[in-house]
Amino acid sequence: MRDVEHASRSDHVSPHQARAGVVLGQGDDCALLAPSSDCRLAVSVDTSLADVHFPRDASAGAIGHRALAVNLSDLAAMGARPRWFVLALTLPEVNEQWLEGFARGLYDLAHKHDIALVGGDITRGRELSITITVHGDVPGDDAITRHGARPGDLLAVTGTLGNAHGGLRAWFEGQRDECHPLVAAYLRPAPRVHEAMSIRGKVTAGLDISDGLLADLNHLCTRSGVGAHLDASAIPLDPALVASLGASDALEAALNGGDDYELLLALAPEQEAAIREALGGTLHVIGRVTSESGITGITSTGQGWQHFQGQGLQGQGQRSNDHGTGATP
Ligand SMILES: Nc1ncnc2c1ncn2[C@@H]1O[C@H](COP(=O)(O)OP(=O)(O)OP(=O)(O)O)[C@@H](O)[C@H]1O
Ligand SMILES: Cc1ncc(C[n+]2csc(CCOP(=O)(O)O)c2C)c(N)n1
Ligand SMILES: [Mg+2]
Repeated sequence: MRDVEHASRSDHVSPHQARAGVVLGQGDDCALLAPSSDCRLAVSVDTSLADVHFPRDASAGAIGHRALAVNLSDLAAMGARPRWFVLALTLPEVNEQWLEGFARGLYDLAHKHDIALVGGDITRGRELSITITVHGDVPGDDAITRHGARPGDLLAVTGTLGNAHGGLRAWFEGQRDECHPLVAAYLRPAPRVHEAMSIRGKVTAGLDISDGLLADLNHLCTRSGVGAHLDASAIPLDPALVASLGASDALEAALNGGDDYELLLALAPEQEAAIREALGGTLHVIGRVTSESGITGITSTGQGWQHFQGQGLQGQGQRSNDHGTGATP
């Protein structure tokens, strides 16, 4: 931890000690934090592993950015305002230059979303592993949850889907330009924190898409006790993705690729205009919530990302034909 702290202090990035709600930051056995009295605390943890979540030869800055971004995306999923995070780092070796790049990627995103590093842990281990716990707050009962979707609601997503999977494929085909738009979508996802905060209270349910649209829609449907009908032609695809993969693989990437970190939302039709006004052109209606369980309207048999289904560095792009989503034509 001291090394990350040191790296962060040694250049343009400043540590996040004297921040709102931080009674005591790094340096003692625990951080002491003062949550807002009128808010619920939102807490989530996510681990990022080399060659499971990011390629080990990605830049240190991208690895730092991505590890925090996927956690911020879980706060966004709930409509929470980012407040504090702790960082547990396992490194095979200490490399000052790598740590400075990592800290810069991490802190640049932390600054952007006004979230403070308040503690952590650093250990030596065989594989590079980053575990971040984020804390956010949500006023009253305004948190966006997975369980509120009702039959008749519209289903919508922010942004386009599948780009990150296109970037992952491009990376494994040798594309090493981290500014390449698809590779950037994979390595430097932009969590929808502000968008989510602007629509909490207006949607009935929501979550962030990490495992793939169908898998995460399935989570939302299961928790809400509903089904879904999707309009395949309405699923937003970036022309750059279609150009790279072709129309059919681009749609498959959007349905099952994962790593998008966009929001999937359920909303009452009468809220669409207000939500569209808050989110602008990023909102795309892709279907509706049904009372019958299962997902219809889509022929894909993929089931998104599953850690224990032989995926990973070698198996990326492979998809099982087991019907985890219950998707039917
Ligand atoms: N090992 C665990 N112990 C306790 N709860 C867990 C564990 N793993 C997952 N959960 C809980 O199960 C729920 C779903 O977890 P999951 O990891 O699928 O969330 P997610 O947001 O879809 O994934 P991610 O953010 O990792 O992409 C969460 O509420 C999470 O806290
Ligand atoms: C090198 C490499 N190979 C494959 C993938 C794809 N991938 C890994 S985990 C995951 C779901 C979210 O993870 P979690 O549920 O652990 O938060 C996805 C889509 C990747 N990102 N990097
Ligand atoms: Mg999530």
